[in-house]
Amino acid sequence: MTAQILDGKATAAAIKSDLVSRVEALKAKGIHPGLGTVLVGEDPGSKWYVAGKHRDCAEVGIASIRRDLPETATQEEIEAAVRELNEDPSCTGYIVQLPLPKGIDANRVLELIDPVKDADGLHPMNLGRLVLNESGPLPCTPQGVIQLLRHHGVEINGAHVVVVGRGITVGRSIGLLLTRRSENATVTLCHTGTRDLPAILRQADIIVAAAGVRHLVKPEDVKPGAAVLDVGVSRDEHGKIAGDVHPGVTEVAGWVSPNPGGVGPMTRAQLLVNVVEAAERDAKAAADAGAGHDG
Ligand SMILES: Nc1nc2c(c(=O)[nH]1)N[C@@H](CN(C=O)c1ccc(C(=O)N[C@@H](CCC(=O)O)C(=O)O)cc1)CN2
Repeated sequence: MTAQILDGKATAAAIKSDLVSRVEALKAKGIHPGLGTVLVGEDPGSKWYVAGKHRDCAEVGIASIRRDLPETATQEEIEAAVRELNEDPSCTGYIVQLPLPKGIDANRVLELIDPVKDADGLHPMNLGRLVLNESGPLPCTPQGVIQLLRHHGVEINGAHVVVVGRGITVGRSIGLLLTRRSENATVTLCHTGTRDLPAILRQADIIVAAAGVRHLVKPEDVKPGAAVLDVGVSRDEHGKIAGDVHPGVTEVAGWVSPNPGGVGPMTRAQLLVNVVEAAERDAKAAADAGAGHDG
């Protein structure tokens, strides 16, 4: 068997194309969405991802605002950049690129983001909304994974999804999304402390590998026909990138997301969706308030 490809590039392009007209409609109502980014330091991966986010904004007509700080930035300087974006009316949503340099308290920074402008869905209030199943911005990579599966017609309803990795951007929240009634999956969250990971992986209908460990998921760990999503990225000592999924998995799985070209572009597309949806919520609130005055 050779797996079918979960094409994140093409799916993200379709999402972005839909957003162009929604952004135009917002602008016609006088609402101009603007995405801000806070990037601290010189990590080549983070710089690349942030540059990609600004390219995406240009593609769909969203304004973009950058706050780039040096590796030596202090907690106070990073928090000041966050406060500035909270106050900036041209910035309707923003993200703080993770990870932050060692010694910086990332949770304190995330907690300072105005929850209304939280384009990543990582503010504790928005994570709480997710727990309560209330509407709000959704964490970009988890929602990107779901959209990628849906777009390709992979059955999530009733599926056993095994997630590997417990990081804040993927592992911690993806189970909350996948176990909503609308998705109806059963989720097992594995991590470095999990005993006999291969035995658990072999039970999965869908694997989400987000551990950042090169080729962690091997062909013999995959049930024939399963869908395997490669989220993790690691670099060797020469800077060469590898995913969490061994290339041989394509011979066993039913579906595989390439890396690059799979979940990464979907993460970026979902960020734009969050910015546009927040602006649409604003537009609706303004319209409702106007109707209230008239009546
Ligand atoms: N504040 C956040 N920080 C981080 C997040 C996040 O969702 N919010 N996720 C990751 C990084 N990330 C987004 O920021 C991200 C990762 C990968 C890609 C992407 O498009 N990758 C390309 C390959 C690019 C390359 O060659 O390196 C692909 O997969 O095709 C976009 C965004 C951690 N930080």
